Amino acid sequence: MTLLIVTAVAAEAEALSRGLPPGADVTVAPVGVGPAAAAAGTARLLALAGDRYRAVVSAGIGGGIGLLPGATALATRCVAADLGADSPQGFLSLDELGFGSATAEVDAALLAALRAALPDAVAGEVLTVSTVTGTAEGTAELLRRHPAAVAEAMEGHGVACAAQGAGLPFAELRTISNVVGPRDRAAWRIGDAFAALTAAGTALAALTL
Ligand SMILES: O=C(O)c1cccc(C(=O)CC[C@H]2O[C@@H](n3cnc4c(=O)[nH]cnc43)[C@H](O)[C@@H]2O)c1
Repeated sequence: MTLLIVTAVAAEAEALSRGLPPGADVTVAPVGVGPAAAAAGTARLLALAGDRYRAVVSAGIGGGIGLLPGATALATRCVAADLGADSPQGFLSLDELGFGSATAEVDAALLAALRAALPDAVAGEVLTVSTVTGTAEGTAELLRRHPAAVAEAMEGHGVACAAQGAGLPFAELRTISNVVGPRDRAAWRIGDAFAALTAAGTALAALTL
């Protein structure tokens, strides 16, 4: 059975695929930017595939929280950080509103296999946001609400919902292209993040699940 790796954009899928050895039992597919596109795209792939896939990994570049460009983060859980309600008293999460949980757990066995395959990767919470954090105030608020976060990206929670809806193990991997903080596009190190994605592709292809 095949491992499904979903990325947001084609360039991420290509970087990851460069690390795959010939004949790797892995499908890499771009499904779109943001949690809604990622959930819909992943759910569509899973529905079309019958029982072909054994696990789903959301992978791509991301913003580092305490991690520098080129580093690799593995999610211990995915938190939909902006899913909730604003209020004069501050942000209220889905949990606080009583509508369920904004946290998607990752599969413990899949995470353990990823940690063994990528020993330099840092494990921690990965946040899913619909808007890239880009101010000092926004960053401070995010860190206050999520002190255990190591990275921010835009798809993980959506992919998790699709994978878990299909009853498949889920994990998220992010290679760091930029530091979360006041927006400075010129400081993004896409090449470093893509090189780490290529190395992650090699490690993912060797997983035995
Ligand atoms: O500009 C480029 O050359 C380029 C090449 C490939 C991909 C991109 C993207 O911007 C991909 C969007 C993707 O990146 C994730 N991401 C990266 N950094 C952050 C961040 O600080 N906060 C949230 N998301 C981030 C995200 O998952 C997007 O889907 C550009």
